[in-house]
Amino acid sequence: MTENTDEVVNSYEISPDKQQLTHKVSCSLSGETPSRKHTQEDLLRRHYQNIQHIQGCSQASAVKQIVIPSAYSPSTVPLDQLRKISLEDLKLETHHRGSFITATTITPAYEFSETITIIQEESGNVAVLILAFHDDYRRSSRSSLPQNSTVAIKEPYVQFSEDSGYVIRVDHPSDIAVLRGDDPAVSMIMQFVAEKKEITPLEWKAAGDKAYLERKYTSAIECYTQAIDGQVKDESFLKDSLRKRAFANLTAERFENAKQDALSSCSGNPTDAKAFYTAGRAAYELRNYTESKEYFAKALELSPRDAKARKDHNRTLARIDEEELGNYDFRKMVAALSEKHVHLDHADFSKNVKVGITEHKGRGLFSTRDIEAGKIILCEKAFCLPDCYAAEDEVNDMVLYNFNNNSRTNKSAQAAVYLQLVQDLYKNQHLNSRFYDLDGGEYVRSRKEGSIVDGVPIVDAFVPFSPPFQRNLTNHRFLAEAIRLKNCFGSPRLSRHLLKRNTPLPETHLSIGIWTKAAYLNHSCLPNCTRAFIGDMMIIRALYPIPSGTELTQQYITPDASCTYRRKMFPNNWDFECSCRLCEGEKASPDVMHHKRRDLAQKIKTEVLKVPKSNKLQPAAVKQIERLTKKLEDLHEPEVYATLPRLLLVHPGICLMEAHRYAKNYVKMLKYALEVLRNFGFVDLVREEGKLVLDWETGIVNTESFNALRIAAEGFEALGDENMKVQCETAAKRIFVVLAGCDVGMEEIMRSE
Ligand SMILES: C[S@@+](CC[C@H](N)C(=O)[O-])C[C@H]1O[C@@H](n2cnc3c(N)ncnc32)[C@H](O)[C@@H]1O
Repeated sequence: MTENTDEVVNSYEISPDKQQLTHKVSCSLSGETPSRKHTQEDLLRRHYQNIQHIQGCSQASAVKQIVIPSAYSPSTVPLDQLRKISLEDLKLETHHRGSFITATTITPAYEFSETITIIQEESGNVAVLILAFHDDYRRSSRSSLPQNSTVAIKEPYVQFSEDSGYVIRVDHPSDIAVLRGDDPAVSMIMQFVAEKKEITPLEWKAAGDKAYLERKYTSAIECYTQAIDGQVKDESFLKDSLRKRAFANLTAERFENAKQDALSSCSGNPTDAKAFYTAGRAAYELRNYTESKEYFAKALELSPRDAKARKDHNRTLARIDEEELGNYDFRKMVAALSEKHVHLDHADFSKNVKVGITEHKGRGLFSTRDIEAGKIILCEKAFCLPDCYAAEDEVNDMVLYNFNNNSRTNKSAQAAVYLQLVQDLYKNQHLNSRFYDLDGGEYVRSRKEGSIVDGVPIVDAFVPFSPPFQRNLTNHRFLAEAIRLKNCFGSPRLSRHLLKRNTPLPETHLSIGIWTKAAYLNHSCLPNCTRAFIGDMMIIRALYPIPSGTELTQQYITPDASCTYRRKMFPNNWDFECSCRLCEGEKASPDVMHHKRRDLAQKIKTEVLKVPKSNKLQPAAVKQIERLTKKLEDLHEPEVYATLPRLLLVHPGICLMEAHRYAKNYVKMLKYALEVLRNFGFVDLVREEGKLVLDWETGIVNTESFNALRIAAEGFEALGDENMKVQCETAAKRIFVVLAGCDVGMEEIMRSE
């Protein structure tokens, strides 16, 4: 926090540099008893001062600093197997394995970069507690840790703090159990415990109803559970409580439990319609559409006039159609997408792919049938995609620091996707295996990730490295982060927007997400399929005919990246060296030539950048760029590049194509449009008069090759060659569908300037 309100320093918003320094001090004091000279009054005064400070900060100046500290493993031991210890037993920089502490929160929580509160145990001792996992970064008004909550912290981790002597830090959501102080169930238990009274099942059920009305769904579930467990004889009471718990589970998004409860509440009479409806809704949310259809059908059998069940039944049939046949109503899908609504309600179509083992790239995705050019290979809903679209250079409200590899990212979307992942994995147990199966690089796993202890899934796990990896210890991140880094995709709201020649800036903004099926696709610089986005749906289509059993590949980075850049990026970001036809082919050119070309390309870029964006290139500048471009072309050895893309020539070509278009010099405009296509690898384009030959297996398909084809069509038209114009347009439309994901809006973009 940079802002200083009334000269008060917010001691909870420490800069990452200082945090790292404090961490060093903490490590040097490892195992020592912390200083306890800070009184309860001190801690409370500072806490309330910090709360006041953050409330006084303007939104615009507030930047959340999310820190991923040195990795450590979460507790995997059930609470009842841990020994209770006191705050007085805690030692610095120690993970108190085998133990737990319990205490009450005595202040409202400070909530910004981290959630911070003061806890007090029975003996009266107090301490600062930090929840660093961000209970719910999308949270609205509800505090994640209200005052008077009872907390149990498993195997607590203690760090040195200059401010308070020590702090207890919880990084894994599964390491803390919270009985919320604002919960009717908790208050009731506390009251009954105080009065030493027995709580009857009826009272539990009534408390459940109250909690439900107050939207305390977790609490309602707990109360109904107590009612159900305490009442075995009265069948109708039991069924009614189960039905209510089913609905509370559905509202709390615990879909598996909701389904089980709903089905268990059925008693074989017409009132079961509601239970089947709840089961249908839960199965729908779990994306088990065939099952969901059966439940809705049963609900309709019992209550044929139920309009809601009818509507949901029909909706489920549409999902089954998508899942089985890949039949998507893309027009509806695009229409449903608005600024605020990127999460669409659609099924995955994945029948054309399966995960298999490749020779050198670990696992990969393979086609299960012959796929025609342009057809859908995979259509997948995001596993996790924060609605957090921003420009590359936009000032963001979240910064993510990773102390394990000393990295820092200013992109809100990256921080948001990490935070959301941790939350989603915790809340949606049925999704865990899908995520944890993904490639996390060298991260050594405990194989306990996602398993359930104390009723909650263990999020993340970090195991000390075996000797061969020990030297790389500092290079490792928490598992969720390790998987995120290797498997995330940048995505626009709507890929079609990127195909406009002068796309308005907001439409180019990207968010970052995870698609767990597409994540098995390996990279090739000359891939056989490409992805597009409509909201959170990723649509992968074949670039050319793909026989059954073929490994499917896609581009990980921008398709026009130079050889020198690619050689750096792949090992750095994904730990591999690419061996595609282009990368292997370019090895035949010596490094010195690659560097010469790179430097000259940079020089051309500098020349281009000299001209302000709004101004057209003057003839002298065009001549100079043409001269340099020719020189760059000559630096490409024909024996190496005869059939390969020459990516460094692409951008000078685009620049010259645009300059001649502006000057209405159609001959030269066409020349450079065809050059752009050639340099993307579509070699030998016009082999015979009147015939455009595009070799889709050698050429790179992207927005620039799409635009080059459109401009080539324009050029042929201006020169009176209608036949070639039509062929270029047809090819551009073929590219449009794979790059936009569908043909919706194609004519408009084809006609646009
Ligand atoms: C998103 S994952 C792809 C699936 C992964 N192969 C797996 O087994 O789960 C990315 C990782 O796959 C491997 N990979 C992807 N493309 C590759 C390529 N062209 N050559 C070698 N390894 C590749 C790298 O290890 C990379 O970090």
